[in-house]
Amino acid sequence: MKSTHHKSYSVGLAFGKFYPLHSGHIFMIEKAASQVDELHVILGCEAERDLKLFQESNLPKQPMVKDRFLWLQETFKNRPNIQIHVLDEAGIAYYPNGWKDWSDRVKSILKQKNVTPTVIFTSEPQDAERHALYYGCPVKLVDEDRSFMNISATKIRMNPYDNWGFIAKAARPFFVKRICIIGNKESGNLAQQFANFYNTEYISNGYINYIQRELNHKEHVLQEDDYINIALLHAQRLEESAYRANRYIFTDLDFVTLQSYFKTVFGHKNPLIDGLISHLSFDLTIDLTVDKKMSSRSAYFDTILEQVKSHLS
Ligand SMILES: NC(=O)c1ccc[n+]([C@@H]2O[C@H](COP(=O)([O-])OP(=O)(O)OC[C@H]3O[C@@H](n4cnc5c(N)ncnc54)[C@H](O)[C@@H]3O)[C@@H](O)[C@H]2O)c1
Repeated sequence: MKSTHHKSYSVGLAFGKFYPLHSGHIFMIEKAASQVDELHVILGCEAERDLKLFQESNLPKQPMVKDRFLWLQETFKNRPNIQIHVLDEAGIAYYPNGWKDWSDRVKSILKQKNVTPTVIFTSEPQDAERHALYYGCPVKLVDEDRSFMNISATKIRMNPYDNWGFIAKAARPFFVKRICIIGNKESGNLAQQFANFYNTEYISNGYINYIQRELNHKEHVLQEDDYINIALLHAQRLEESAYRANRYIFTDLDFVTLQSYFKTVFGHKNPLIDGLISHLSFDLTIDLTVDKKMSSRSAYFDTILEQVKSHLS
């Protein structure tokens, strides 16, 4: 039977700092999106408050507005009824003291985009009344006791690596630690071993092996272009693996080492490799060729394990 009921077009609003974006936020947004024709997600930012959140956290570096925006964009890139907007909250009294000014500012950016909300989503029951008052539309609560995704951004900021599974996939590369263990012939392939038991990604040094093999047999057979290709390929592998990694990525080639090979062969530095040194910096590089020779393979293993462990706290 054909329905005669006409359903009006619904426009939802959801808010957050997403500092950082986690699966509880994503659930809230997806659950909201499933109930409306279009959902607008407002990313609230305020420079001083955001810096303070970072200073009081155990995050390894500060997520900037652009990072938080890109995490949302990437997560919802194939969700056409979800749109992300950035709201600068500068000059407005902090939550919950500036509610009217804050909602006026939200409404003014929505007006510029011709968006009129018909329903507000939040998981904060204490906010429902004021949202309803200032936006003049109903408020729907999503998983207010957080029983489905028992996580908060505060918990992640305090303990990002113990809460890794909740961090949005799109945000993980920001937090991944890159660890390079160089020159471990006598000690086994430690980078591979560590990747194994940390249940994470190992990026092999196949290209640096190639360089060494070629240079040992036929000196200077590789051209500058070959090094650039090696560097770019290694960078690409590191970047791709960051989405799959479980907290760490292990490898046995970093760009400082590649640059030093380059300099030995060509007598000058390569600017592209310099760019990669700063763009893909390493959290820990252990060079066993310069470290004092240890007595046994197990001594290498134990010493390096201590260093790696200290990098997740
Ligand atoms: N100045 C003011 O008076 C005022 C008033 C209201 C709101 N605001 C602004 O609005 C924004 C509100 O952000 P927030 O602090 O709520 O952001 P948040 O990033 O902590 O959370 C975003 C949303 O996700 C929900 N959520 C979090 N964890 C969840 C989980 N595990 N399961 C389901 N849902 C979950 C939250 O309840 C919230 O609705 C801030 O920018 C704030 O400044 C300001």
